[in-house]
Amino acid sequence: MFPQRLDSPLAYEIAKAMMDGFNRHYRLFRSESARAKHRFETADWHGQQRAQRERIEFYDLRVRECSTRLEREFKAGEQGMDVWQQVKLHYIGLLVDHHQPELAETFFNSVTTKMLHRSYFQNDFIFVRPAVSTEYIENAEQRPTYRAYYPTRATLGAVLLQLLQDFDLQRAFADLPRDIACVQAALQQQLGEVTLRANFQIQVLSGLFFRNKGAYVCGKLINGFQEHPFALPILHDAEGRLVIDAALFGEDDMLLLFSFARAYFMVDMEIPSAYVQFLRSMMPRKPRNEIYNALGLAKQGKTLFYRDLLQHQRHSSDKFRIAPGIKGMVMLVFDMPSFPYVFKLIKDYYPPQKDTSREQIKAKYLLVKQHDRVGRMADTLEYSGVALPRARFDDAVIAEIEKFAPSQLEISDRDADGQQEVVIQHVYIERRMIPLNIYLQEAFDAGPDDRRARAQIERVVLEYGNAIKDLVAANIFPGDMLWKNFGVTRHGKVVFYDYDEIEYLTDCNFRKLPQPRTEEEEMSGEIWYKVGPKDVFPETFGPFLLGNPLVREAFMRHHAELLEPSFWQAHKERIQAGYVHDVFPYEQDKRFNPGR
Ligand SMILES: Nc1ncnc2c1ncn2[C@@H]1O[C@H](COP(=O)(O)OP(=O)(O)OP(=O)(O)O)[C@@H](O)[C@H]1O
Repeated sequence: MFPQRLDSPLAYEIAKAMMDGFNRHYRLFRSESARAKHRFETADWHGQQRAQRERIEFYDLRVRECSTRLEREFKAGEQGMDVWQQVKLHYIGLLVDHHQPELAETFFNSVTTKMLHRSYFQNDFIFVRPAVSTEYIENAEQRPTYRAYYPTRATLGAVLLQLLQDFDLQRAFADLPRDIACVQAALQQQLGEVTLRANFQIQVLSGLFFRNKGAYVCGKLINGFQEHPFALPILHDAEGRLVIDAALFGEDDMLLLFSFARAYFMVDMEIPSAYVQFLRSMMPRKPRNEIYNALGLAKQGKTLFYRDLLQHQRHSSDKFRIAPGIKGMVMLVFDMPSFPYVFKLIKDYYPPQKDTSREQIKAKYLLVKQHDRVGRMADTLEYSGVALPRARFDDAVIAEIEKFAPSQLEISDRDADGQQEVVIQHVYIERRMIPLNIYLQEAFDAGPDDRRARAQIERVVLEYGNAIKDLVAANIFPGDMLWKNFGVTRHGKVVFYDYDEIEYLTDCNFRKLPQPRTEEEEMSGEIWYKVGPKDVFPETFGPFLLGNPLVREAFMRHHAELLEPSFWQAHKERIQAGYVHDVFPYEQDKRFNPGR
């Protein structure tokens, strides 16, 4: 297989053009991310959201651009295997000393799979695993990946001040010494009365993390063998001056900040793998694919996820099964018990009350991907042509797909290794959660006298209402608010995952139920009033949601306003007036001054 000689000048030209294509992509991606700082400084919130949305499209545009060029200039798709093998080797050569080799390899995979027929590139041409290491890549630029500061207890305040000033934010703080004093107190509390060791230091990533109306300093405090990850959110106060809003500590706070249910950060990074490595040291349990995703490098996230999935298959023996819970009407959902994700296919057939189509459902999922997910909507990875071993499927799953989504299924020995494979045309993959109906049922089963179960119901109903309120503030009407459409995460957060009926709040009409005018209307079991396609009657939510008395009691105590049309209408009007809501990826009690 390995070519003995690199004797094709054309192969070099193709590799070079491919590399130019990637470099252009990363340059554009990076400068868009870098501009987030200016948008933050000038409070351009709509611009920030637009850029977050548009940046998602960059990758596919550049892949298309590059394959068109390769086709036009080199007829690359028609070249033989010998040329393509040399292209790959030249490309590897060009990656030596490159600062984003792992992303460039993925770009190579995207372009080649787009240009070459599947049977042609079976794993010989693409990078099935990295060929070039990302370890110890150094930055020749002025700005290193992270900066280290060496305070003593006496100089901690002054050092923190310097650390903040080094970010060179072009907007005044309301009172930086006041904020620094709060951070200092929080750091000291975190450290406790321990002896400061020789290596005592603070390391911070040199790029700020921007998202929505916030900027975040991310770093860690190191003392001896102890490491304390932290993040400092910087916001604008009511007068538009900067404030440090909180000091977040520990892996759990970081995981909430970097959650899969939030929009991607904008960070100006020369060496993304070094950022990932640093962030991984702050959150050792978070898979690298999710960290790449959180940084907006979604394609790399997808690549790594797929490699993780294949590796998991090799080191496990359980089977894909129908996901626990109430089956979806439009989505067919399966999972593998040992793997914490679910796989969701759009069905070919759904009941008549679901007046939708594959295209419309895909558009809703895309809407969610591009929207700020405010910690309340699960992110999805979208794949086409996923091949999984047939032997690893329960027959019930195959029967279900054959019945409801036959257009999505092919069973064949595609890679000619003697094993049957299930090839799924199109699938969304997302983090598995505990469906809220199952979570509640477990508490109901424990009985009303069980204090823990009652507390569990109270907490999760409160969380459920908060989830809806966060979605509302972000201009999302979930459509179908039944318990089964929400999941509970490892951190006890309630997250929405059923997107087929989602709408922008600003597109909905929130109406009061009309009063019946005649006895006939009053007694009618049917809906006697006219209902437009975007009409919503919040007063009707109760009967669907609040059958259980414990649930009802908790809901009415915390969230009765969700049953009032005026609540929804007021939010709609605020959003229409251009207001961009603050989203806090941490609890209010973590804020230094919640009233600010
Ligand atoms: N992320 C997830 N984690 C765990 N279970 C999930 C997840 N997503 C979906 N499920 C399970 O699959 C079922 C169907 O999923 P989903 O609600 O997305 O489908 P749907 O067809 O849109 O539903 P509906 O019929 O309400 O429109 C859920 O009720 C739940 O039991």
